[in-house]
Amino acid sequence: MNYIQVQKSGPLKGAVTIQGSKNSSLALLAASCLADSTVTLDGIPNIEDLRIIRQIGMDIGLDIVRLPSGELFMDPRKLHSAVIDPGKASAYRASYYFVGALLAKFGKVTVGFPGGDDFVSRPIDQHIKAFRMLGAEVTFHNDHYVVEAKQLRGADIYFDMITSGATINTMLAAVRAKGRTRLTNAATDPEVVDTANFLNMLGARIIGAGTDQIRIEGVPYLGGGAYQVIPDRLIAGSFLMSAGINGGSVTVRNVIPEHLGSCTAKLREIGMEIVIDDQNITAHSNGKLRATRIRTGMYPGFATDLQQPFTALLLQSMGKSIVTERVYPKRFSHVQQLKRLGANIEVRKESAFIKGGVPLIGNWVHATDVRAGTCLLLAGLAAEGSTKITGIEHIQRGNENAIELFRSLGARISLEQLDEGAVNSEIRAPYSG
Ligand SMILES: CC(=O)N[C@H]1[C@@H](OP(=O)(O)OP(=O)(O)OC[C@H]2O[C@@H](n3ccc(=O)[nH]c3=O)[C@H](O)[C@@H]2O)O[C@H](CO)[C@@H](O)[C@@H]1O
Ligand SMILES: C=C(OP(=O)(O)O)C(=O)O
Repeated sequence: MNYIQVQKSGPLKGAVTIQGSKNSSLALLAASCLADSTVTLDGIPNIEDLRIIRQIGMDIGLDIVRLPSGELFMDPRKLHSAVIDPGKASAYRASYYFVGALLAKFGKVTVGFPGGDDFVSRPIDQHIKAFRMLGAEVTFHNDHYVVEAKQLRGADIYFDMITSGATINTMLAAVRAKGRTRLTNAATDPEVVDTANFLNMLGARIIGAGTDQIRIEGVPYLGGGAYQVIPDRLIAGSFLMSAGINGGSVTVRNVIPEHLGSCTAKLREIGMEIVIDDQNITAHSNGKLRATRIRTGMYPGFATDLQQPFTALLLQSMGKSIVTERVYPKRFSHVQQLKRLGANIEVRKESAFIKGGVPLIGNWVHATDVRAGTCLLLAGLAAEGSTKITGIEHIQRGNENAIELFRSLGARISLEQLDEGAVNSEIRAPYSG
């Protein structure tokens, strides 16, 4: 079994180039099925979720080839099936985008329920509501659901809450529907805008992405083309936070600073210096951080995905901090693991109460989801001795080369293997909470 070992490190210093956005890539890869010609995507990270999408691609006739240049070449002209294997669909979250992307071409899509990070409740009712309003019938079965529509028709759709996933999925379905679709209370996330820009590049007619009102005029045909995915704002944010852990200086390159507005604002609030220069952001820390409060929210609010790494930073910030999670109120499974390192942190309802400045001591911990993994990794940099993180498949689901990048900044971090014989006694505890 592999685990990541992190040892107490000095200040992180240096620069890292940020990978393409995981969440955008997952949407663009499925969206490529809508094209009637070949598509080349630049910047798609080599992550575990992509490996699963390639397997799905092989099943349904979507060729996906990594070119020597690093770009992904996709040929949707030989698509022959819209049946997505339930096991593969449930191995990651964004498999639901195959519904929106395949429905117009096939009239019927069969797909397993979405997997991905488990925050106790991640409903897809808004996706289903939107498909039904576009004229589809949806039926639920044991391990999959089926969405059918002979002809998708444009509709006025109001989302009951702001959801990036349902906004993107509905755009995908509406692009080739007959007539006009209007989305109200749409998500304004950069990943929504990126998907709309990509679809428009193929010939779609989407207006207003980035606002809460999106209009889509259905078109009968979409061409192909080349497109570059946006940088991963969530990974960029985590690296900026890493500069604060032991008082260092980290530059993230290839970012869109506007996408990180709420993150950089909070880093300044706790006492870090942030310098923005074109597509780069540098975070400096003198090691003295102040406590704060954060409340997550949909974009442009403080991203729920950055809440967990930020919590690691707040453990190093003097005073009492409060983290309130409004997007996924139960996204706190990292807290139990931080306590194993000695953190003074308690969850009550949808908030974590943190007393910063308490020394951390390395231990075995388990990453339950992708950002919990980043949180533990950051906490491990501050903890005395060594922190050993299991569940690294979650980290690999979203991060390309995390270990190498942290090491290039001076982190003492390595991938290790545990003999099967030693697995039992040493690491059982992190799982039992
Ligand atoms: C693959 C991907 O892009 N994942 C991201 C995406 O997840 P995902 O697309 O699943 O998240 P959404 O933006 O849809 O969810 C936002 C909120 O809406 C709720 N909701 C959503 C859909 C629905 O049908 N019903 C409903 O109630 C969710 O429970 C949550 O409270 O956005 C989240 C919120 O920014 C991020 O944490 C995830 O990293
Ligand atoms: C929640 C996340 O991923 P997913 O939606 O793919 O589970 C995440 O990226 O933090």
